[in-house]
Amino acid sequence: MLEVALRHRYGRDGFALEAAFGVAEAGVTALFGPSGCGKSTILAAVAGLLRPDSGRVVLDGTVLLDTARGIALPPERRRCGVVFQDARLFPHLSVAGNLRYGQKRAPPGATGPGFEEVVALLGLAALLDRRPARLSGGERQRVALGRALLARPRLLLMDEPLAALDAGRRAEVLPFLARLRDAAGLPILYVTHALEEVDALADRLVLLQDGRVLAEGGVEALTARTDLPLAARRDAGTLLSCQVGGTDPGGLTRLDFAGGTLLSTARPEPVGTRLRLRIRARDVAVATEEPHGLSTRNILAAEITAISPGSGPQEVFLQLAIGPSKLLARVTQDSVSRLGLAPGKQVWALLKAVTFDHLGAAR
Ligand SMILES: Nc1ncnc2c1ncn2[C@@H]1O[C@H](COP(=O)(O)OP(=O)(O)OP(=O)(O)O)[C@@H](O)[C@H]1O
Repeated sequence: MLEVALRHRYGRDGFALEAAFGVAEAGVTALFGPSGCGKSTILAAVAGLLRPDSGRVVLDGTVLLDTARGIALPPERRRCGVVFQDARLFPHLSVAGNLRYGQKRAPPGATGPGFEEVVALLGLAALLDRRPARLSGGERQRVALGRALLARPRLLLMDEPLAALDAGRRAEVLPFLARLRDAAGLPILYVTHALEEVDALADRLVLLQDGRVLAEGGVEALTARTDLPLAARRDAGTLLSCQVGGTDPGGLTRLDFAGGTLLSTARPEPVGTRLRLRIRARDVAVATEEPHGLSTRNILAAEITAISPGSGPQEVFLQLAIGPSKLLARVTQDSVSRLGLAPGKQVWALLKAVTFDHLGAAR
């Protein structure tokens, strides 16, 4: 359990932060928001690298910072493992040497995964003798993650750990981050402005804007809201947890979710694999009668639960319930009038099988 409440201003007229949020359990809490909204400032204050004007940070009952009581533990006593954009490895030490450095920083008696376990978790066995200069950017980040984990922290802080990597390397490191999240059993505060990282990793979101917390909560619930800046993005949509159910006779992958099944052209994964899909609102259409003779493979019975303004003057969001699952559909105001769409109305939600390209591993 992490509780954070911070106030800080850079200079007399500079950026002002006033943010409070809680991180209840193990798993990834993403601090998400546009550039300059205060994400890194928060992380630095939690790590002890920045002394805020006032605030309180409590981790599992240990007060790390309480300006009212004059408490500010130095970074090395906070038991926070920090991973930055650049790996910051020691260039003169091998991968094994860098990992051992982390291990030496673990306080006596602290529990956590051992050297071999971390090496296996992050796929570092073949790299142990190499110096950082001979590693790719993605490999360096994996070593940095390992070094942070071996210091047996109680909290992992990650400041855009994938931002310096190209798309290929990001895709290579993401699954390792997901494995670390599942294996470490630690709360992870993860700063990012990349939605694909939120989709793949985050359990909870703290949405920031101009130094304030706009909303916090479970990532699936927040992506279904239409009153947040998330809804204004072109890729706005809900996240849906699914499980691979097999392959249909036409060769499409069956993805079972609470409320139904979707067919997808996404590459087949073993049956039982848990995935998280981003169903973009602009990819969802609705029909008031069950359509026939359509190429669209996914035609799901749904109920309209809410209609709210969209990001453009002609657009609205329909919130759709398919069993216990929620989807958003972005449609025109004209369609709402023409089809008589209203909350409570039964409709058919239409999703093409080729639309699901954001497949993140779910828990
Ligand atoms: N040392 C500093 N002195 C003055 N202003 C600063 C300082 N550090 C950051 N700022 C300002 O504070 C604001 C928040 O910065 P911060 O780095 O926390 O944002 P961020 O959300 O992490 O941004 P990004 O996604 O671009 O990294 C920005 O407007 C930034 O210019």
